Amino acid sequence: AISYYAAQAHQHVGADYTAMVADVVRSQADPKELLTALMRLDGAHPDHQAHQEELGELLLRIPRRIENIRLQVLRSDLPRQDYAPLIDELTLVQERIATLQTRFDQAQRDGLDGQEIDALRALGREIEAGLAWSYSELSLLVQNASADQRQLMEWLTVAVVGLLMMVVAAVGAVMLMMLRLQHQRDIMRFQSQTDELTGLYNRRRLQEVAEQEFARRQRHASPLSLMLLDLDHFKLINDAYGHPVGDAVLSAFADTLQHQVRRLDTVARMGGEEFAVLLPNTDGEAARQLAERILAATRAMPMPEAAGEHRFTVSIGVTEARQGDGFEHLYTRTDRRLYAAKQAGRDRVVSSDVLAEVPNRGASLAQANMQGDMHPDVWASGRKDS
Ligand SMILES: Nc1nc2c(ncn2[C@@H]2O[C@H](COP(=O)(O)OP(=O)(O)OP(=O)(O)O)[C@@H](O)[C@H]2O)c(=O)[nH]1
Repeated sequence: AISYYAAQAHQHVGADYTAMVADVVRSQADPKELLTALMRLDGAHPDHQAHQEELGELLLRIPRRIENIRLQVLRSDLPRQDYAPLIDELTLVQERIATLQTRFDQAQRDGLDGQEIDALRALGREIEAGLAWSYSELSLLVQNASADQRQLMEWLTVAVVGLLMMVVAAVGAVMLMMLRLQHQRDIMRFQSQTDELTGLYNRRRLQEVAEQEFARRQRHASPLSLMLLDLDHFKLINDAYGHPVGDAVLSAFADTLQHQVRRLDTVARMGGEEFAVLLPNTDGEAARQLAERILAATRAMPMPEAAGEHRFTVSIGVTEARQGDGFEHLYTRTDRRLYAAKQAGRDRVVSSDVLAEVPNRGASLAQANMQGDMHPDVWASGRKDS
């Protein structure tokens, strides 16, 4: 908008002076023509009548042009002190032309003698000199003013371009800042939803996803299952090989989980060595089968070198959401089943409230198993924190 305005202003200023200059150029021949017409006056000449008419026309035309230019000068933005002498001179010329006109009319009525013609010519020379000076001064004045205006417009253009660049730079800087803020917010959001060690979602994010899934279930009835997984005797790994090896095992288990589930399933680390998988569009039986596959994959999971030949196992509780369930109900029931799996000997899946039989699979950390196991029937009353 500023550029458009500057361009318009530029054009406008130029056009004003162009019109004035054109009028001055057109009028510059007038004083010469007037003098020539006066010099041709000769009562004895055969074309005397035509010469008189020509002079009469000039005496009508020249004052109109002078008045037009005078008004343009007065209305222009030219400095008053510069054009004041010029306006005085033009006024003087106008008075002289009026005098010439009166005397010429009088002489035409009374007859033109040589003496009167000389007087008219003398008056004509004064007019010619005054007009020639006025027009050349005016040309100079307009030229200077035009040059000043052009210079001013150039400065204005530079200023406008500079201003625009500053605005663009400021807008760019603000946008950059907003992008950086957005980026930082994305990072913070990602961090607030992600478990740092494994890169899985954390408990908070799982809860959010679960709430969305429960809301979706209200619109389109579809099965939804939850799986809670807890590594067996994980403490022994830490104790035997140190915390970093424990971390590596947790990461390896997270990878194993990710490989077993579908893209639409949500895997999260709930804390410590406890994990969860939310399974949309999955009934309890399909969830149990998946849990069995995870069980097998965990046993086959490659261990960090430092952990030697040890094999890991995991206990899993699986539950399908019932009609009217909220996430809290589903979580609590699944946690009980996980606990039951632990109590029943670990390395197993419990997918119903009737506890699964303990298979005689060789758990890797058998000795620890022996110490930690409780009888399945005591889960409801003797729950200790896992
Ligand atoms: N390396 C590592 N260890 C962790 C982390 N979070 C929790 N732990 C350890 O995990 C262990 C969990 O021990 P417990 O709750 O007794 O469970 P467990 O030894 O797996 O026994 P069961 O669950 O009963 O089979 C503790 O030693 C914690 O210090 C972690 O981020 N990294």
